[in-house]
Amino acid sequence: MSGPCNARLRDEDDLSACCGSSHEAIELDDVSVSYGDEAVVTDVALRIPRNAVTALIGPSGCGKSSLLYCLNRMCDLIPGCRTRGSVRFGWLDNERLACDPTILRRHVGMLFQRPGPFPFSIRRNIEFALRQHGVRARPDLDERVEWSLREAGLWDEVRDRLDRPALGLSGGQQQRLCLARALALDPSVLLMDEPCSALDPISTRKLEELIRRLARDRTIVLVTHSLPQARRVADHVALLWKAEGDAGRLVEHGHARRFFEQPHHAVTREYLSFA
Ligand SMILES: Nc1ncnc2c1ncn2[C@@H]1O[C@H](COP(=O)(O)OP(=O)(O)OP(=O)(O)O)[C@@H](O)[C@H]1O
Repeated sequence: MSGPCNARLRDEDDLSACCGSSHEAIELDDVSVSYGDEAVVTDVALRIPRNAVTALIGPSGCGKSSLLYCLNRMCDLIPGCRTRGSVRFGWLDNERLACDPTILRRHVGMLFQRPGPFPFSIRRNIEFALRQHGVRARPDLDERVEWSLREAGLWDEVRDRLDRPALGLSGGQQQRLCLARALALDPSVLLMDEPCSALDPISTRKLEELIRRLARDRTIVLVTHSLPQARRVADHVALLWKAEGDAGRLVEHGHARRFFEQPHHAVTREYLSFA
């Protein structure tokens, strides 16, 4: 989908890369993260397949979120955070993304643990990002607002209250609004950092169904503590692990069914035994 609507974003020009062997993946090459002098993730080499859900799992503190933040360079915004290695999006023009984190973050959207809508109306929450990317005409804004709310499965619940405060929505609705806000910019990658941890089981199921649907034409990287959730939604799984005194390392990754049914590493077997 090269744009959900007629209205185009200012920087929605062609960022497609020429085909190459890694065209269908995000390639992480020896990615390491540290805060000050403390290394928290070291030498992660990982291929994240395009248009699929990859779950990043592992015990608390092993560096899942830190690794996730390398994918849209949010780590650049964290004081004291330094990264090494490279992240390349096979289907995008990486040279242009490297020059402009704003364009990178438009292509690589983010959903956080706690829903964080702005204290504006539902409509303005979505328009805010659109205006920053050059969409100004009222019909264009309206079209994108409706499209993204539909994509996030929220349109029918809010179509009659678009000008009411977003903070008046339930937690699950707020999280889907944040998803709509990210989707409005038509990202090809969505990063999700434990997006269901503040939601009840019904809202969790709704969001998981959305994740599955969105992965038909988007690449989703999901950090989750829930092994049952990883089993339900992930096509691929990557396990990070941190031994005492060491930084987080990638232990094992692969297709979800193989990963859960025939884990190769003793550490993976041990971790899965806690499910
Ligand atoms: N802004 C920061 N400054 C300093 N250290 C940090 C910062 N953010 C994270 N860390 C440290 O980096 C390590 C990895 O944290 P991170 O949040 O990436 O792990 P995680 O696997 O996502 O953990 P959790 O599952 O508990 O969210 C931890 O030791 C944490 O204390």
